[in-house]
Amino acid sequence: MKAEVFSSLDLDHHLLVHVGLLVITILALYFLNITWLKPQRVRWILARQGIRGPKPSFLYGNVPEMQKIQSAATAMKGSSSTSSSYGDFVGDDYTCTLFPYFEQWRKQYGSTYTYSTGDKQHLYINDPELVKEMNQSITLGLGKPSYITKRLSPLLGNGILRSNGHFWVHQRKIIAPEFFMDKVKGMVGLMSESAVPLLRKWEACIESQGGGRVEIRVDDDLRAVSADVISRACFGSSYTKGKEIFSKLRTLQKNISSKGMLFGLPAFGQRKDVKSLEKEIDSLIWETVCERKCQETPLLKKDLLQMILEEAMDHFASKEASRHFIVDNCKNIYFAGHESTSVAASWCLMLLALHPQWQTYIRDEMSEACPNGLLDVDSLPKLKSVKMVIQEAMRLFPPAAFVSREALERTKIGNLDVPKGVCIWSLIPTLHRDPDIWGPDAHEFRPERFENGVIKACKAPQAYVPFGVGARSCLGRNFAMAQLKVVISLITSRFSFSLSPNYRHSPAYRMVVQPGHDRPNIHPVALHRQRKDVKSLEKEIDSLIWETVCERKCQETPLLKKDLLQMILEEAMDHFASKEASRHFIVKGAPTKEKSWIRALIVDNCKNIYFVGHESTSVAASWCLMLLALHPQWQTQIRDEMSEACPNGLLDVDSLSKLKSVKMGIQEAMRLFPPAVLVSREALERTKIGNLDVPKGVCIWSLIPTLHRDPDIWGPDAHEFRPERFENGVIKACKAPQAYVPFGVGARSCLGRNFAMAQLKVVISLVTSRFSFSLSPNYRHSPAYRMVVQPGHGVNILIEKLQ
Ligand code: HEM
Repeated sequence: MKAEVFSSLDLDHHLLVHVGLLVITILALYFLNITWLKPQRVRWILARQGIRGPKPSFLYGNVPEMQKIQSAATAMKGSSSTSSSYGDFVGDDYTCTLFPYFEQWRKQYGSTYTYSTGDKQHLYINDPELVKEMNQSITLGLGKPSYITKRLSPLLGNGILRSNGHFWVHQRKIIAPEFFMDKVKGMVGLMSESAVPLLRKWEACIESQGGGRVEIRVDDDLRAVSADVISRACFGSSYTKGKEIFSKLRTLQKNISSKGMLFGLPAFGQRKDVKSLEKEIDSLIWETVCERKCQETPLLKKDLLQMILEEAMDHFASKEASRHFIVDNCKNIYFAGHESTSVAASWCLMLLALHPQWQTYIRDEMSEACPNGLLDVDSLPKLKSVKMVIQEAMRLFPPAAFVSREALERTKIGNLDVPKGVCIWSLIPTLHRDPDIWGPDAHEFRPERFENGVIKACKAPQAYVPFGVGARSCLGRNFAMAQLKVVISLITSRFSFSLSPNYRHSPAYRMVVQPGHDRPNIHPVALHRQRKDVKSLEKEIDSLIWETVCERKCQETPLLKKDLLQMILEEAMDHFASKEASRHFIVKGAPTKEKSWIRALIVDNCKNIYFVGHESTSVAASWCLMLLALHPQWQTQIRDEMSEACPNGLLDVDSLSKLKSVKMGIQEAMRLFPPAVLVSREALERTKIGNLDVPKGVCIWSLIPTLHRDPDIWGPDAHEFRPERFENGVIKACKAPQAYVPFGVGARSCLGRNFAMAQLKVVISLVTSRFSFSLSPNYRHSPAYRMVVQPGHGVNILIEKLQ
């Protein structure tokens, strides 16, 4: 019995040893196969076709050599970094520092060669014909390299940019129509609008420093414009909402885009924060999507998000799959849509800063194509110089560095037989700077080469691929070109600029090739504003208003509600001498001499209303917020009142009258800082004012702030913010209510008083009920007189969202 037990244990033991050995052998063979035999077989197939390359080492292929070449190139760059004189760096072939191994091997083995990164075999191609064949291939057997897709998965998931096969076809079908030219044309206005904050910011920056030359770092501002355009055009949300998503995507992009990614090396470290960032971004996007889904009113215009949502609902049974589809594609468009375009815009400005004559060409063309300074869809095609500049900037500094594919099955590219699993790389900057294709000036900035299109610009137009070509070419090409034209021409027509001496040229690869060195002041462009003279500005404003009026007159359907412009128009028409002239006016605009005064009547009144309507009210709101920031107890009071008067947080006409504290706050702010500071009259004839006999021609001035802060009228606390003084109206607030004149009094008093008060109540109470705020230490108190008295350096507050 004992012997039997022993022998059965022995048997088990032997069996285990054998199975173990077998498993180890199979694993070893498998490992040998994937790390050595398979790449060896692939290399052999390529070698048979005359394709050579550096000899790989066991396990890591050519990675150690790549790292060695890279370190040598970095060290060399370090030792020669100061030698470039002004602008010479444009000619430097930065691929030699960014991807020196590719350059070295290209020189050694020709334009097509193979190399290995361990278990991955790669094919580098830079022959324009072969690149064309690859780009134009329509087989699903060529896709995006899957090992890179895996590395980028936290950033891009399985969205359109990285997916392959039928899933990619499906996504392209949904997304492509959103970027067709007719859709893009409809977005030009929005693109201009998104550029306005940047123009204003730079103008304010120049003004605050005395109007001269200032240094500006352009990258972040350009990125904000791109982000705003993409948010509004594709997702119907504002940049403010997407801001967090963009900044997190950018951090994520920085964390995962390393050179190791190209080598196919596993990523060590970082994973934890990458994972948590990915989660944060996904939930942020999902929140935005859910908010959108909850909107009760259907959207008038379907945007990209709407299409993605509908598709997800139709095609995915499980909620999880549908969520992935939505979130991944949003991430893809957020990323593709803002990063490359803003980087391209930065390079354009850098090159224009070095070439002021091209700024002048763009400016001249702008003033011809859009005399009123406003871009529209019709003027865009007329802007030839800006298009040529963008094309040339994207030739010298293409944001996307590579076109890459993986042979998902054995595939033919031209005559080349590519084994399954091979990754194919083509370096765009090398194609774009090849003197054999572009001539001896290939490294120079010469936009004129594009005067007659890409075909005439070089010997092999298929080598110009800033947006790729063929089935997987950039979907956003028209969108990006339109946006770049809008942004670059608006900036160039308003500013002249040169490169700051602080600029350090160091293109960096972070999935796109961008100006390197994030901080400080590495890619600034010093700008000084071209001051437009008052006359030409006046002309521009007048024609803008007139255009708006004419557009309105051309609307065929009558307006449902009469607004102010309608009243002014009708009044103008009543004053025509003949009915015929009036009819003519309605249909075509008045052709007679009456036209000039009718036009003046309309334009001048529109200007008046535009001016008084927005300037004084917004300045009053700024002062209110500044004072409330200093007096949090009044914020609390307003908040309490709001939650009582409008428990659902929405204001209507009935609740407005219940908001006593906000009214008192506004009244007190307008006492201490009345936007209008002067009441002025001229005696157009000899006039009596009280007992005073005022001769004709005398101008009379009364300084409102002096009246408003007189201790004899307001008491010893006249200079303090004490809204409670208005608790029982103006009459009880002071000894001489006639001295409280923020809106003037009498026949010429402010017509918009009720309008302004209602607007102020709405704005201040909505802001205060949603945020708590205090004054930033950066606030500089300096009331400035610019027809209204406003905070000279703006109002900076520190703001916090309330739960
Ligand atoms: C200057 C700006 C831009 C540049 C230089 C650029 C460049 C590129 C390049 C080189 C590709 C890959 C082509 C290939 O692999 O063959 C690509 C793909 C793509 N781009 Fe752009 N792009 C820009 C702007 C945009 C914008 C604004 C959007 C959308 C809003 C966008 C959406 C896409 C999409 C969805 C793809 C993937 C297409 C596919 O795989 O089917 N891009 N882009």
